[in-house]
Amino acid sequence: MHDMHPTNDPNLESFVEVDSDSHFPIQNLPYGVARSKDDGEVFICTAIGNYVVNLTELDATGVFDGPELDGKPVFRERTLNTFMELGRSAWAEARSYISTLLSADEPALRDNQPLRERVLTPMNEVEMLLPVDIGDYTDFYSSEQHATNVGSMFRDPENALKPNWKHLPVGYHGRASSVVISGTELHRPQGQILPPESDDTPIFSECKLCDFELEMGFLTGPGNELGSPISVKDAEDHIFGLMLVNDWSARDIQKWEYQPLGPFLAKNWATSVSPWIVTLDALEPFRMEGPEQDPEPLPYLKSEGNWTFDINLDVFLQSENMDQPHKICASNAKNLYWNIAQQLAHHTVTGCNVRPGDLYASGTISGEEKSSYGSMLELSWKGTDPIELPNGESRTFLEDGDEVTMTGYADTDEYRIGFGEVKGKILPAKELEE
Ligand SMILES: O=C(O)/C=C/C(=O)CC(=O)CC(=O)O
Ligand SMILES: [Ca+2]
Ligand SMILES: [Mg+2]
Repeated sequence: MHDMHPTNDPNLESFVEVDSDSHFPIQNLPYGVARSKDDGEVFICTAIGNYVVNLTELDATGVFDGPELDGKPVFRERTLNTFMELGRSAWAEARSYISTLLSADEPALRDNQPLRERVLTPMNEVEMLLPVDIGDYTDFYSSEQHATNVGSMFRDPENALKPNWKHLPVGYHGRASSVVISGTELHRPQGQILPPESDDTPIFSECKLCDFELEMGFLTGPGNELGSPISVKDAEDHIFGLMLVNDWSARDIQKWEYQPLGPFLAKNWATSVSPWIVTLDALEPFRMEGPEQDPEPLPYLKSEGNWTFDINLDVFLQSENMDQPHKICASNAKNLYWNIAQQLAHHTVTGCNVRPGDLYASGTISGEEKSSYGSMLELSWKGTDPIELPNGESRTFLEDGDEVTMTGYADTDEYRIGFGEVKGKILPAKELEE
């Protein structure tokens, strides 16, 4: 089903120098939106080595003149939504043009000094913005280890997974308005929590059990009409790419509010995403067979092809008293039971329509080892087993001033396809006005 495309050729090189551990070799070509720190210009871009490549500027020179993109100024916008709506053949055409333009043996950009200066900007001279106007955000719960851990802690260790869990990808509708770009600082949320001595009378308080969740998200392209489900088989045509997601969570607010309808305020205060969307095309070499699914899913959820991705995912924590981030979790996207094709098919099977730029997060991605648990809740086992930091501090949940950084990358012997990082810092709660 998936031929090796020349844009993934490990021997392909760019005229722009790329370090061997860079997340952005010519085989990646992720999409983002940047703002120049110099003149404030906002533009759609890709990344190569330590540079962003201004696609808005390139588009204006008329280089995107193939059958899918000609006459469609999709790169002259401030978000990627219109480009995402065009669909897979347009995405492939753009990737192939950009790959050629950046390759070492193509003179068009390489030898045009004035154009190169307009198009290539060092990453430290731009600020990355939210690349997509996200209309809807859904969060799944698709890691078996995570669901088992949380079910054991919050409910019953003997029946950690609810009876539905292996029959459908459980999820909830999240809050798109508070999806923020990496680097956004967040105030600790406040709300109703139960004091330790009470089972049924809440107090108003700042969140004391503030947490992150290590997740990957996918974004949809064209989308479907209301009433017309997207099948597992057609998912490929609708999934534009993946990004890193941190689904910040207030565990004490969650524990009191979530029954019977699921997370509400515990998770609506912020969800942070990485600036780069890595395309399915770039991830092609990292697709692998998924876990065996037993019981066998119903026919509409039966997966075809390889939809599991081998992507290393790391989480780092840095307190205000530390001078560098410390790794507290090493997981992998392959630790997901339900895959993104199944998630999309399930989401739309009722006829629910999805739109270009909608975001679907995987759910916390925990592996079997304790060191691969994707949240503080699990790493500190509900606060009973603190995480020791190298400067002598310890943590059960996040404290004010803590900064969480997640990174993700897939490796071959020849190159690395990375997502960059998603970072966020917890600031003290805001005082409520009387
Ligand atoms: O099982 C629960 O009660 C709660 C689970 C979560 O908080 C996880 C959630 O948001 C979905 C996920 O990230 O896997
Ligand atoms: Ca989550
Ligand atoms: Mg959230």
